[in-house]
Amino acid sequence: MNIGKETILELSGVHKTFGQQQVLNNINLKVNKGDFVAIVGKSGCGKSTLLRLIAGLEQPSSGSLMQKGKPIRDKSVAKIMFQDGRLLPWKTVEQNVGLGLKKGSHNKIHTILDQVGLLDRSKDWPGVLSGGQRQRVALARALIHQPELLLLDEPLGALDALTRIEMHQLIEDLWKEKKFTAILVTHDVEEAVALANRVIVIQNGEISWLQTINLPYPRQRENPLFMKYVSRILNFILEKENNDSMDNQLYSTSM
Ligand SMILES: Nc1ncnc2c1ncn2[C@@H]1O[C@H](COP(=O)(O)OP(=O)(O)OP(=O)(O)O)[C@@H](O)[C@H]1O
Repeated sequence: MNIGKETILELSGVHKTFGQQQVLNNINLKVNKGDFVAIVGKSGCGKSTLLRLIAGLEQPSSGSLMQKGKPIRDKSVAKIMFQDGRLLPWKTVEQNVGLGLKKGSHNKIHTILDQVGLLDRSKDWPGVLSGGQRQRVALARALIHQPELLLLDEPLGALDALTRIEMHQLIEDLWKEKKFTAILVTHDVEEAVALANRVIVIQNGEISWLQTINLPYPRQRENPLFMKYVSRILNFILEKENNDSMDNQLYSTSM
């Protein structure tokens, strides 16, 4: 898989401990340019810690994390988006999106707001927006910097099911158009299968399963193969079956 593609992220032998607690154990992972990787696993298994390490917000206890061949701590090419969006309530939508940009970036701000469907809300305060609209603003704020790597930490976790599906389509469209690499942490296996070309399962701080999703975009939830991927990954997380029983033709694990 992905032979000849540029590696944008490489983790080798990464461990992370907090005090006495070992949270991540020997994580080895290569992500290629343009990949959409989803990280799933039970609550507390270490998903967000892994994403925070990739963002450079935490340092590993040991092991190496490289982005485009350079240590992440030197300069991260990633932008991260969180579940709560983290908008500043005293700034308008366009001011939030333009944070950190130089004056005169209006066109850029309005272009990205248009792309997320919120151009007409640019003068509004975050407090008057719905949860889904706030996450669209957060997405615009991350993407305006044209990150090569977009890190999504449960960005849709607080949204209702219909809004989530709309957001999946938006994220997919922007991923195709802007060609960034994405890493998504989610509790929702269906969301992972809807968006990712590779799904990583973490159990007890280790990568226990890697699933390539061989389905074309946009993914059709009613496709029996889609549901098969979802139930196999769920069963694996819930430890109902081990990876020896996986059908490797359908569920290839190539990295
Ligand atoms: N800064 C920290 N200090 C101490 N312990 C931490 C810290 N950050 C995370 N942990 C611990 O690391 C473990 C993994 O946390 P993490 O947030 O990575 O899990 P998660 O898989 O993202 O969980 P969830 O799905 O519930 O968000 C937890 O036991 C948590 O308490």
